[in-house]
Amino acid sequence: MTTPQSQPILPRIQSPSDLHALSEADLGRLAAEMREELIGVVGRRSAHFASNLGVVELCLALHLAFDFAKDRLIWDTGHQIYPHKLITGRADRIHTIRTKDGLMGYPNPAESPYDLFMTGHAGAAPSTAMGLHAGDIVMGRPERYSVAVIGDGAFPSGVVYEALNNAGDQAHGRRYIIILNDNKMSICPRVGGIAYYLDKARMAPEYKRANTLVRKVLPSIPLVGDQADRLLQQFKDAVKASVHGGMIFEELGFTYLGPIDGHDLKTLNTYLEKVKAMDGPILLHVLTDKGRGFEPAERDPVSFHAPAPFQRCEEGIIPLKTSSTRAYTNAVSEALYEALRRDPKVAVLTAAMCEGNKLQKIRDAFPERFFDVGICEAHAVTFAAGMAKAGARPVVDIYSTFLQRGYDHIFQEVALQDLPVLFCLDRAGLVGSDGPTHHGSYDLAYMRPFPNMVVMAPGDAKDVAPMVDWALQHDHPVALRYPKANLEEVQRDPQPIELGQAEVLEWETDGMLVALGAQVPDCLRAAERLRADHGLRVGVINARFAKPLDTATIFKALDECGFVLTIEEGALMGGFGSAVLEAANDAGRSTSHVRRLGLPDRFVLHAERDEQLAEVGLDVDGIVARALELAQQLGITGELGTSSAATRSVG
Ligand SMILES: Cc1ncc(C[n+]2csc(CCOP(=O)(O)OP(=O)(O)O)c2C)c(N)n1
Ligand SMILES: CC(=O)[C@@H](O)[C@H](O)COP(=O)(O)O
Ligand SMILES: [Mg+2]
Repeated sequence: MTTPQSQPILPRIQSPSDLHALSEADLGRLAAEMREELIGVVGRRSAHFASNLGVVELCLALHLAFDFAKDRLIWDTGHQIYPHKLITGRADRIHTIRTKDGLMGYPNPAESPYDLFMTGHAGAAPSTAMGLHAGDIVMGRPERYSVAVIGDGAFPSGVVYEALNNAGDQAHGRRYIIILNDNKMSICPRVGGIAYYLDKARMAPEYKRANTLVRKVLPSIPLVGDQADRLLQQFKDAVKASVHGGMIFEELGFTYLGPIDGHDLKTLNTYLEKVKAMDGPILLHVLTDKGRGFEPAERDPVSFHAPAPFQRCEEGIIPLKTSSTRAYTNAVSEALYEALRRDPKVAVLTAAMCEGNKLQKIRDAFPERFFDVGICEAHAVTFAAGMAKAGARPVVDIYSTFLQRGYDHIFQEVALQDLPVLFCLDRAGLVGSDGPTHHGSYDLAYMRPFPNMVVMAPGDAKDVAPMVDWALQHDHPVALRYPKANLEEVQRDPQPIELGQAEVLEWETDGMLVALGAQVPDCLRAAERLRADHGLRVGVINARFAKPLDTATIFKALDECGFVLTIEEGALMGGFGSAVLEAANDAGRSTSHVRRLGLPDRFVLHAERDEQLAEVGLDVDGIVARALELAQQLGITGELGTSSAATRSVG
């Protein structure tokens, strides 16, 4: 029975089991209503969009074919989770997605039993789904299906091939299913050999049609004996060898099905029922359109991957918020552009984040020295090591959190070999609405211990280009970290960048704020507040280097100042403050008046970046409060203060 047009369907879907009561026409209408909801989300805030539009039918078909109240479903990367959230009882809260205390923009087990992992990093789903199936078998539940949905952009990730390899010879593949969601896009158009292979696989339907045509035409050709059969077989072998999409997967022990239309519910249901009846491991190749159902996003899925908020209008869309501010990412990209122009040895690598790293201009101007390796961070690091060994100056421009994928290669192929690779760790620190899967929390802790590695961070806009230039002439590995933050500028004639040298902005002796990275301007504001409102004379040091540490300057502060507060937008464990405590302790200096401000040992959930900074006390109010608390604990009331250079203004 079909629902009257006047009655919306989506509000009736409180769980996937409600889908079974819908007619075919209702399901079509439900898909349209879900797309309307997705458009409503991006009418309010920046959110993932085109990817979600592309999986509406696939999501419905999966929940119709399987019972994920017991079967297992993992959405790789997880940015395309919104349709799944809409039909698993969260439609009424979808408007809160990516906001403080709202739904997360990725799967979140705390929200629903239908979300099994808080995913966010591409490529892991085939492994986690396989582990779930193996675990279910161990736990006596072999009948449960385990389904991983992975995009064609994520598919080249190395960990995927570890899973494919394992599936090929393990008994736990019987109900293990990979759905390859092929929309020809990563964030940019997908790259690499797998992309070409999948393109050929797309031709498989053409192959079938050609095959049918040849069979029709052959009888009319005067052939004798078995010439017709031999000719047909030769045709099939020739064409199959070039277009058969699933060969690679079949060779690895999978049953390959597809490619099929990922927007046709009937076809999806037919194939999913077929898949359920077969023994796995199975790979179902599904063709979808990124941005499906919203013409501007279909036309430009790159811009609509995670667009700024917009409203629809007759002509198309009206952007609601055009930010003209420049971010650290802009400044780094501009500095790299100049370095590429100046030095033919410089090359820039990205792992499928050309847009996020704002490298489009570099890509277009220096195509022979720009390398997008796809979502293959470990490869990017090792590839860069090879380039450095050959005498080039490679720059690995990868978000702090994604670079964690290359951890061992940073040690093994770069640091241990002492090769001059510059790591630009973008999004180092709190990233705002992407939340804990994307915060760049750990790079100070994971880079500092590596031999030969220099670890540095610009304190403001004036530091960025000089640091990039300095790093590119330093013949050893360098990690340059910077946040997803707008640039600020401290009005001064900045000290030149010198290895292991901090920059003293103000010297005072009631206390000292020693900041590594983008909190420097807020430290100046806090010092001003402490002086004006509390009579405390507190100085500010722009640390610039976490390794090597400027022990001379920092020990002077330890010796002369009532308290020392280190500030960093990174995990406290193993971070910059730890480096100060370690160095002071090793030098036999007292650290009873030293405290650290940074990211706590818990997850900072999704919210706006400003809200996150306030939550962890890394905004001006937080720095002031911590300094006052410290002064009070140590009985520092302001008499210690001596005059010093005038306060610097922050532009
Ligand atoms: C390890 C890792 N590197 C990079 C990213 C950034 N990223 C998020 S989605 C995406 C593209 C994913 O493409 P695909 O898997 O095809 O999904 P689609 O958006 O096309 O549905 C990238 C590069 C990530 N999430 N994880
Ligand atoms: C899903 C994913 O990982 C990317 O789309 C990420 O959300 C991009 O982050 P930025 O928006 O900070 O570039
Ligand atoms: Mg894709």
